[in-house]
Amino acid sequence: MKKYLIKSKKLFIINVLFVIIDSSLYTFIAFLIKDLIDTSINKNTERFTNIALISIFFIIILLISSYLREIFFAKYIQYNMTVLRYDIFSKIINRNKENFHGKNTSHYISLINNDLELIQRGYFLNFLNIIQAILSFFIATLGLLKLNTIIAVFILIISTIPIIVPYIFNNKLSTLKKSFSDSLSSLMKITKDFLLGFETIKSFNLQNTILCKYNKHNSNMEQSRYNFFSLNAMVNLIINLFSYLSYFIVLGIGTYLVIKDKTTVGTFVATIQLMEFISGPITNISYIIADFKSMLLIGNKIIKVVDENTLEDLGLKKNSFVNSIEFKNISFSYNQQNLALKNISFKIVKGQKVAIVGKSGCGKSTLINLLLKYYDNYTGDIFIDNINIKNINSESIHNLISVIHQDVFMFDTSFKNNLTLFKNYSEQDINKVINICKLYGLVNNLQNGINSNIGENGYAISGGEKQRISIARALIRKSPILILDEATNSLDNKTSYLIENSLLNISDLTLISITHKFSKQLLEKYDLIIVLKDSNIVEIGPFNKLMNNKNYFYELYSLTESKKPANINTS
Ligand SMILES: Nc1ncnc2c1ncn2[C@@H]1O[C@H](COP(=O)(O)OP(=O)(O)OP(=O)(O)O)[C@@H](O)[C@H]1O
Repeated sequence: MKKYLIKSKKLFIINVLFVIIDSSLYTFIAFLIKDLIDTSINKNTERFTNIALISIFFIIILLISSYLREIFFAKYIQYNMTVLRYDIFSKIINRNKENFHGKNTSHYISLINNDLELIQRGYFLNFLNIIQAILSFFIATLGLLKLNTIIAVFILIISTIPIIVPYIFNNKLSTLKKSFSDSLSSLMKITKDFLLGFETIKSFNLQNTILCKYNKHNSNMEQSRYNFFSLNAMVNLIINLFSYLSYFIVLGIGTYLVIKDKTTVGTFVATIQLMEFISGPITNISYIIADFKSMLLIGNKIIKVVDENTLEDLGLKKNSFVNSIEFKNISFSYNQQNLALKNISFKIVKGQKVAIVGKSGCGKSTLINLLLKYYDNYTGDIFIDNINIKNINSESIHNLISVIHQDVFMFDTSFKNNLTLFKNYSEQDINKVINICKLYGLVNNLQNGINSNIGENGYAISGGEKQRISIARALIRKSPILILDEATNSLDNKTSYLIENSLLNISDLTLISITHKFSKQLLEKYDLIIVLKDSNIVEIGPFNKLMNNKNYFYELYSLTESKKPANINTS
């Protein structure tokens, strides 16, 4: 976390310079006040006027310098927060699937919003305030020593007492702040879940149950916030007590010295003025250190994410697919207990069209997850063009392979952005995929055509339309390998047939399709059908061969056929 404090050395140095200028001017003005009072007591009008004019000049300079100091404080915070927030988000977005899902998304949202907000004030601003307090303290001490050594020594001894307070409460404050941050994160988690589950809550009439759960989390969070603030109030009380005590002691000593003619009234007033710049910073430092230290656990939480090693970026770049995809003796388990894949081997040659079939839970999507490098703790090897995918970087894999999952996500933006995924494509390319995916009807119905907003997760469009957009967004990338993971299950049979058929006719496209739909017309067009049962490949081959085998595939096919209402009219 420390590296972010001086991320921009230039801004840091400018801030320190302004703090030095500011503190020196404040100290110098205390000396002018001393002269003003002493000359007025001595009734020296001419000298009084001169000093008053010089004071006005320096006060104007001080105002300008204070203004600039605040501007550069703000600039420093703006810069550091921008860099830190970007770094956190970039680490999160570059996590692999397993790591990413290790935490609920609301944890990340809470980290980026709530925790960073605490860090902004409690870490960056406090860091600058500590520097300011230390420098003001030293410059004012020098001034004070020059004015009156006896008072200076007293002030220094008395003012340093409050500094021990934060050390006494440090651990407790830090734990309470972390518990506040954690409870906020868990409140965000259930808020997100309940809002996403709105439809389910309504249809199962769960409002009261949900409100009860929400209330529990809400009260917990507010209670932990209260716990932190109440201890903080106690710390502040003790610090203030010491500050007032030291102020009155110095007042007494100063008055005694003036009565005994050991110092002038001007010096006494200037001393009190400078004391503000000694006990003020020390009191501030006490507050700030308490606050700064209470941020450490939250800082650690953030730094864990920022310093995380993303192994994703390792491996060589691969820009083309020329030969084959091969799985060799792959076995894999998500949880070290049940095998999701058992000793899987097969080869797909460039341009081939391959269907993967099998009952729910037999491991079809897992095959794809491994090919996409979402997990790498499997035994066996996966090759693309005879290169082990563990040696190819993930970015290349995701450029070579476009995948359309069964759960489609739509961004809350225009139809066009959802199709192009914010990249630039020609109008011709966009129209071509709109055509293949039978989306022209939808585009014509949208108020602003392709520039119409389709709402949060595509609220304004149907499930089938979302699936067609997701196919279009994969096609427009022109990746040499396309994977359909039950990508047409929300489409009616005719549309589904027409789209899949168009894809089967793209000769240089390597198509891998996980499907539950057993359409004879389509399955016959696949070069290979891989049949999975209980995490194993039980059959592999073209449609006719598998049908002639009259084994497991034949059983699955016959079962689905018997449930079909009628043949698809493809004309
Ligand atoms: N992230 C995960 N963590 C733990 N187990 C998982 C995970 N994802 C899948 N599984 C389990 O692995 C097995 C294979 O799942 P997979 O998603 O590959 O099945 P599938 O054949 O694609 O099923 P479906 O046709 O229903 O989508 C299942 O038993 C499933 O419960």
